[in-house]
Amino acid sequence: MCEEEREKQQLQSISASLASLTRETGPKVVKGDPARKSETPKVSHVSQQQHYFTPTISVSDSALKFTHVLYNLSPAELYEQAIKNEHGSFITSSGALATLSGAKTGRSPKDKRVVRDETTEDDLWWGKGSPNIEMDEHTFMVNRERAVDYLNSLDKVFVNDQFLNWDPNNRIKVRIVSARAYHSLFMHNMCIRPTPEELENFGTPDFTIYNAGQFPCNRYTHYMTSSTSIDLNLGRREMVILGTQYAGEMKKGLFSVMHYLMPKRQILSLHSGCNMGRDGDVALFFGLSGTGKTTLSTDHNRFLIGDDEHCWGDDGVSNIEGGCYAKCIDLSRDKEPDIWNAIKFGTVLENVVFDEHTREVDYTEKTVTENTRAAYPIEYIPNAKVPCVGPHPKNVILLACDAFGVLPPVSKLNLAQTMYHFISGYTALVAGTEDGIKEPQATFSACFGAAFIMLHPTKYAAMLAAKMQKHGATGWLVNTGWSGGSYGSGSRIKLAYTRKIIDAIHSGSLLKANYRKTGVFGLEIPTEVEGVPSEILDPVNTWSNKKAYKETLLKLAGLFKNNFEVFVNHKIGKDDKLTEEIVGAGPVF
Ligand SMILES: Nc1ncnc2c1ncn2[C@@H]1O[C@H](COP(=O)(O)OP(=O)(O)OP(=O)(O)O)[C@@H](O)[C@H]1O
Ligand SMILES: O=C([O-])CC(=O)C(=O)O
Ligand SMILES: [Ca+2]
Ligand SMILES: [Mn+2]
Repeated sequence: MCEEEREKQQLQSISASLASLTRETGPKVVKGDPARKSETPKVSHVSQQQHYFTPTISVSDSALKFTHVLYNLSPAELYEQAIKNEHGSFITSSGALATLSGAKTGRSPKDKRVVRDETTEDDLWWGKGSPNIEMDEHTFMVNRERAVDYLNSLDKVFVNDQFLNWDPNNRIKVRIVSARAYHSLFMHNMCIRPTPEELENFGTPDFTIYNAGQFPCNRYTHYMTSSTSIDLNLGRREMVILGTQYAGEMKKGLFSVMHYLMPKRQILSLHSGCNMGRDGDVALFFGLSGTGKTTLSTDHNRFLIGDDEHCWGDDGVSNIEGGCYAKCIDLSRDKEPDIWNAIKFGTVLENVVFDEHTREVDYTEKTVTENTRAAYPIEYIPNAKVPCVGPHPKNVILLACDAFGVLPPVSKLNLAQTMYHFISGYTALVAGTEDGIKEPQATFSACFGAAFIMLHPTKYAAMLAAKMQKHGATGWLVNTGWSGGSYGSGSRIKLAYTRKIIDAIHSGSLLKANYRKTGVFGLEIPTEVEGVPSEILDPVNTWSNKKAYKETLLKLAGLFKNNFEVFVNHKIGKDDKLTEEIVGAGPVF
C-alpha cells in the first residue's frame, strides 16, 4: 500500500469514529492544527480563478465544518497545545507538564454506567455490591451522540491510537478521541506507545473512547443522576465520558474493559503491582490506594514490570499499560527517588501546587486535592523491564494498611486464606487527620479493585486460586499500617522494616522461618525476620493496653465477618472443598 493510500484509509477510519450515527455523512477530517495556516485544507471551491472573496463558515455546523485532528502528537507538541490553549497548564522546574483536571480530581464510581443487553445481562455482575450500574443501549447512544457532536464542534480534537497489554497474543488496539492535550499526553504515557511501523498498520481499533469531559451529560436523560457520566458499551466496544476531565477515568475505564475481555480468554486481570528479581522470581502486590503497591514494587534491586494493572495468562504475567500513575502527596526525593526522578519532561503532573516564579512543586500541598498524581512512561523508571512481561509469579503479596494496628506485619497464608483475603480486599485508612484523632475507616473492596471488576468477584478468585495452585505461588498478608496501637496511639510500621519483610519474601528465606498461629484470624506469623525487631512481629507485644488490643482485634474480625456474609453462598470454582475452606479461612471468635 502506498503512503498516500494509507493516509487516506487512516483519515477514513478517524472520520468513521467521529461520525454521527443520525446524520448522513461523517465529518470531513483533516490532520493538523487549524491555527497553522500552512495546514489549512485547500477547499476546492475557493480557487475558481475569480477574484472574489469566498466567505467560509467557521462556526459549529457539522455539514460544513472540518474536524481538525491532532493525531498521535509527540509530548513536545502536546506541551505546546496545552500551554497555548488549556487554562492551568504550566511547565514545572523539573520539566513536567502541570495540569488541572477541573472540578473532578478523582474518579466518579457512582456515575459509571454499563449497557445491559442480552450478552452482558448474563455475563456481568449486577446488583448489590457490583460497580456496574445499568443503562440501556438507547441512552448510551444519546450520550454518544452528545459527545460526538461536542467533539466535532471544536476547532480540533486529539486522537491517540495505542495498545494495551504487553502480551503480543492478547494486545488490544485502543483509540482515544479527546478534547484536551492533557488527556492526549496522559494516554500517550499510560498506554503502550506504538512504533511508527505499528502505527502505519494500526487499522481499525478494538475499542474507542470518546472523552468529551468538558461537556456535561443531560440530567433529563434517563439513568443520569448528575452532570457526569462514564458509559461503557461492551457490545459496541465504546466508552463515552461526559462531565469529568479526571484522566484516571480513561485509564480505569479501559481496565474495566480488560476485566471483561481477558477472563473470556482464561486470562486473569489483576489490580496489582508487579516486579521481578534477577533470578526471574516474580511477585504481585495487591492492595487498595495508599497501601504501598507503587512504593514496594519500585525496588532498586528488582525489575519493575508495572505498578497497577496486569494480566496472568498461560505464559506468565504481562503489564496492561505503558506507564505508571503515582500518587504524589508528600512525595520526597529521599524516600522515593525513582518516582521523584521520573517527574521530568513528558510527565503529566495533575493538580499540584507550585511556586509562581521558580515553578518548584510543593508536594505537601493539598490545596487542589490530596489526590495529586504523576503519569509517566514506564521507561522513566531506571530498572523497568521492557517489554513488560515476566514468568509465573512465585509470591502473591496482599497489602493492607491496617490503621487499627492489629494485623501482623507479615503472615504466610495458605491458599484458602489467600482467597479469603483477596475476596475481602481489606484496608483501613484514617478518614481525616485535621480535627485530631479519628477512628480508622475500614474499607473492603473485592479483589482489591471492586470499582473495576465486571464479573462476580468469585470468578476472579477462582482463577487466581487455580493459577496459584498450578504454579505453586505462596500468598502473604503484609500490614503496611499501624503497630503499637491504632491510629492515634501507635505509629505506622517503618517503611524500612516493611522493605526487609518484602526482601525476605523475595529471597525465599521467609518461607523457611519458624511460624506460629495467631488467635482469631488464624494467621501464621514468623518468629524472626532478618532486620526486623522480633517483638513487633506479633502485634499483641507492641500494645501496652492488652485489653484494648483484644477489643480492637475482635472489632476488626466482626467487620470482616459482616463483609464476607454476601460471599458465603457462592461457589468458588468447581471445587466444593476449596469453597468450604475459603469460607472457613476467616476470623473465628
Ligand atoms: N511501611 C510502609 N510500607 C509501605 N508504604 C509506606 C509505609 N510507611 C509509609 N508508607 C507510605 O505510604 C504510601 C504508600 O502509597 P503507594 O503510592 O505506594 O500506594 P499504592 O498502593 O500504589 O496506591 P494507589 O493505588 O493509590 O496508587 C507512600 O507514600 C509510602 O511512603
Ligand atoms: O484510578 C485512579 O484514579 C488511581 C488508581 O490507580 C486507583 O484508584 O486505583
Ligand atoms: Ca500506585
Ligand atoms: Mn490503581
